Amino acid sequence: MRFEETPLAGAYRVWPEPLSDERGFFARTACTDEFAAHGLVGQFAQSSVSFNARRGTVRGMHYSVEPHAETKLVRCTGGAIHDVLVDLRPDSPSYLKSFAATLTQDNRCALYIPAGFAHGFQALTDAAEVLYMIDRTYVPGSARGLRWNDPALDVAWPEPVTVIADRDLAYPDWTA
Ligand SMILES: Cc1cn([C@H]2C[C@H](O)[C@@H](COP(=O)(O)OP(=O)(O)O[C@H]3O[C@@H](C)C(=O)[C@@H](O)[C@H]3O)O2)c(=O)[nH]c1=O
Repeated sequence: MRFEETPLAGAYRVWPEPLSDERGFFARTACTDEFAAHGLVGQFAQSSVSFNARRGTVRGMHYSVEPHAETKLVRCTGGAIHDVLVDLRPDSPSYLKSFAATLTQDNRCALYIPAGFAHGFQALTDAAEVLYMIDRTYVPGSARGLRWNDPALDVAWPEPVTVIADRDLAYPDWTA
């Protein structure tokens, strides 16, 4: 795997390095040792899939608070998404900065999202499927959100929003 730094401290693009032969290829997508060698969490307690029927669907921005703050590895296994991170760690040099990447079934790029970041995405195709690996079990009471169009964020969404949960529309403006 190739770990590519993003402008947000501790967040990475993780690229598979395919080993090809006449059958196709084989590529590692997660590895405890390789992640540890980069100082990253590499053990995952849960894996979940998110299916998004309609292009333009937005989910997020979501985060979880301690002691249940999640580290996530996110990839797109069907179609394409615009994936967005926001650093919510007050002591971070990239506090409140955002980063976005296009993840597709073809580029197979993953985003490594440390605890303390908000995460969301917009489906760029119908039937966009997202695969999560998460380092700890889900605790609903620890889930929090940031509104997709919060004025405190410098997040630009590439397409009109077609579908979004009422809960995601209702988050109040971010206050530090
Ligand atoms: C996130 C999650 C949800 N659920 C349940 C709760 C609910 O009944 C149903 C749908 O949950 P949500 O509406 O929260 O799903 P969703 O809005 O897709 O939530 C996800 O959004 C993206 C942006 C993330 O980063 C994820 O970590 C997660 O927060 O699934 C679980 O059982 N386990 C989980 O880990």
